[in-house]
Amino acid sequence: MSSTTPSTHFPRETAVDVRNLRFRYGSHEAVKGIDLSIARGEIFALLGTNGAGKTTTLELIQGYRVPSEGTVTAFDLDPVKDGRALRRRAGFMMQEAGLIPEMTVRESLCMWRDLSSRRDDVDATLAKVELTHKASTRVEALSGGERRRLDLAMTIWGSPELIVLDEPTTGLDPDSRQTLWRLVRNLKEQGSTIILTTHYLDEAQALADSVAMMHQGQVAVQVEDHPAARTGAAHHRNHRCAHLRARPRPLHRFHRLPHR
Ligand SMILES: Nc1ncnc2c1ncn2[C@@H]1O[C@H](COP(=O)(O)OP(=O)(O)OP(=O)(O)O)[C@@H](O)[C@H]1O
Repeated sequence: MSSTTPSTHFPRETAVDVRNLRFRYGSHEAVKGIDLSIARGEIFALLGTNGAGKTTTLELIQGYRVPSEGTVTAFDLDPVKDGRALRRRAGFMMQEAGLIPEMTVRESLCMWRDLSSRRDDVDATLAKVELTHKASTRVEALSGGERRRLDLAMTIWGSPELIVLDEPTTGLDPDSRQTLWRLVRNLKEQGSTIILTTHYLDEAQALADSVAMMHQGQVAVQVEDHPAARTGAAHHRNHRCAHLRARPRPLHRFHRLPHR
């Protein structure tokens, strides 16, 4: 079942379009024919429990996996065939970042700069993720939240138009989550389109303009953009997910919805 609230007041420019997307790991179908439409400039949350298919969907959007069926386009590019062109415009933060424990924060970002085809400034990027004061600290001495912010620094290097974050706040304490949320909102204000996955309904409510809830490879519920979200006006921010807040439901309630 899919319940969609269509937008009628503003034109909706699509950044990422997913049609009848399916993916099988051998005989196990992890993504079972999903449709998603993600607007430019919005924060889109893909919500769901462990094993729902969120990471697989992100990997398909990034072109790391080839769909078994269906299509993905990002900025009208095919993520598999046009992977290089897409990577110039997109930053991806997966659950594990592969940072080198002995390197400092600055060294890590300098190494990233040398590997990246995108140009940016190390100090400015550290400032964006609020890690300037940790520039000389070794990665192994960072807190979980600080590590995640260093991951984010690499992801946003060169100000990509599309930012994909796989569970950016899982395992973080409330303060670290709030900091991450603030940074994600800043990235949206600067014009990026953001797709994130989360297990937390409160995170989707706090951050997202649009939400899709996945369960066992299907989209069980989808709530599209509140029209006010696209104006960029600060005074509208609290109303973005008004339709979600009006009927707050714990995550487990959604799991009882029938599948398509
Ligand atoms: N490499 C793989 N080989 C086989 N099955 C896999 C593989 N990766 C994921 N799966 C399976 O596919 C399904 C979807 O996994 P996926 O990681 O996409 O879910 P998820 O919603 O991201 O979960 P989590 O919240 O735990 O990260 C799960 O049943 C998982 O066991």
